[in-house]
Amino acid sequence: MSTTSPAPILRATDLVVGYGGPAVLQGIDLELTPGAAPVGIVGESGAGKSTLVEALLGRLRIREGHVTFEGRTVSKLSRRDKKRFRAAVRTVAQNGLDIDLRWTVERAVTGALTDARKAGRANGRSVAELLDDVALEPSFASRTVYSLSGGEKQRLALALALTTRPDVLLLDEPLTAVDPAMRGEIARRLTDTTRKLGTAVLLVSHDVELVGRLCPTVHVLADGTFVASGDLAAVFADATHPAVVGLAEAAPLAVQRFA
Ligand SMILES: Nc1ncnc2c1ncn2[C@@H]1O[C@H](COP(=O)(O)OP(=O)(O)OP(=O)(O)O)[C@@H](O)[C@H]1O
Repeated sequence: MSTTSPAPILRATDLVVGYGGPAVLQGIDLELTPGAAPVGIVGESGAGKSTLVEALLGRLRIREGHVTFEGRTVSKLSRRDKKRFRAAVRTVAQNGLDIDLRWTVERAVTGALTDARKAGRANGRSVAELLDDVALEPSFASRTVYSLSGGEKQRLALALALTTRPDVLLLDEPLTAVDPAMRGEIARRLTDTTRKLGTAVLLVSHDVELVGRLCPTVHVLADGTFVASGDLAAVFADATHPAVVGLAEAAPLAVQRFA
């Protein structure tokens, strides 16, 4: 009996991207597949992690190579497909909350769920379940967004991104304002939910330990390319590139855990 594995939904092939000067990314290949385990990206500040996320979202001009969504080049999507792409591929960045701060959390989530239903992408989860996905107590529903701490706002941004049952979630440092213990708990819940929803997750973070724990495949980005890829134990065991050595030196606890 033959089994067919799902095809990647978002794919970068031999990607070269820059901002006018020298290329920031060179020859990047990356595949994100619904139902597959989360993929992690780590790298020093300025390595090009956010640039990669922006390129995957179709927000940057591609110099060479392609980014494709369901096999079609993102920069050439029709208006209709672009709308689908925007609902299917969601991102949460460090300061990713773009809503009226006077709203209550409940209003924000209910509004997002209504929009998702209209777009035919409701995920069947209630406001309470979505808050629980990001470890926010039910009592947060009546709080105004304005009154939330930075970390709580980041958690709300994640809950809002989940409302559309995204096929792909691109997380660029999504939990920087959350303390490390809670970060692990939220990431665990988020991984459970995205697994249930079949959402492909890309996790970009400085927190090497967190990325290693959640992502069986981790890419180390340096000098615009992936200089090492694999599970973190293998990456550290075979640390020859200075960027990987530097990463290991900067995260001794992660090395201990994954060695
Ligand atoms: N809009 C822009 N215009 C010109 N150069 C940019 C722009 N955005 C980023 N860069 C440059 O591209 C390179 C990669 O930046 P990027 O933000 O992708 O790195 P990063 O790995 O996400 O860094 P960090 O971890 O500090 O967020 C850096 O040299 C940066 O200065």
